[in-house]
Amino acid sequence: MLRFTHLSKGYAQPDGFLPVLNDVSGEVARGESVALLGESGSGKSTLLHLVAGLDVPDHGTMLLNDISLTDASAQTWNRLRREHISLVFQDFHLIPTLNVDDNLKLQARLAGQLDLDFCNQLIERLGLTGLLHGLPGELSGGQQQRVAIARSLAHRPTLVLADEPTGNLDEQTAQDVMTLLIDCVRAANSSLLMVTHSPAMAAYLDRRWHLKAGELHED
Ligand SMILES: Nc1ncnc2c1ncn2[C@@H]1O[C@H](COP(=O)(O)OP(=O)(O)OP(=O)(O)O)[C@@H](O)[C@H]1O
Repeated sequence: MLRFTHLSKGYAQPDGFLPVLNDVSGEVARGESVALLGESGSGKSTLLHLVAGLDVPDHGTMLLNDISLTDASAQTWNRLRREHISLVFQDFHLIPTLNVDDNLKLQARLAGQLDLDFCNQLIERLGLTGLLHGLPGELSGGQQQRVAIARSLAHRPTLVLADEPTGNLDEQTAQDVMTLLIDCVRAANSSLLMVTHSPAMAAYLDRRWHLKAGELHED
């Protein structure tokens, strides 16, 4: 479970301080999926980065499974990112020199949580069986994102953070990938927080949050 309370974040810019998040609070239950919508510049990536530990809030608290993210040491963050938090990016971020099989097992191996039965289930669900021995560069965008989804879920993380995961895909492929992402997130019993510009993609998720003028509103 993820819970953040009274989070504020702003940036020093040449023309003064820019407040981006103003006292936002929210909660995502285990197994739940939440879309994060908002206009460009509204702070979607900022919020995702705070939860991923890529940036620090000015104020507020964040908890993941009762572990405080706000006071976490670098060592705790390393463990959280390896074992409990996965990231899925718009541009896949697969390792070009590793084959598909090694790419998709990488995070589970690093976490010491490789469950071959669950991996095989993901491979089948995501239609990757015939692709395991190829390199990422030989795959289409949709295929690469399916490998990235398998990699993010193979160790059943608590939380998957996705930043526009279908942003580089055509409309039909985006719909296919989104259906598979939701299906696999449910199979792993992970929670999903996904940034998107697309109301159509957000509709696949359980809940929708909107960021506007620094505030977070739910549909
Ligand atoms: N490191 C930074 N330093 C200064 N300003 C920043 C920094 N990161 C983000 N900002 C500013 O904070 C605001 C929110 O940015 P953010 O990337 O979170 O928005 P977003 O909703 O994800 O936008 P988009 O949909 O265009 O990706 C923007 O005005 C941006 O310029």
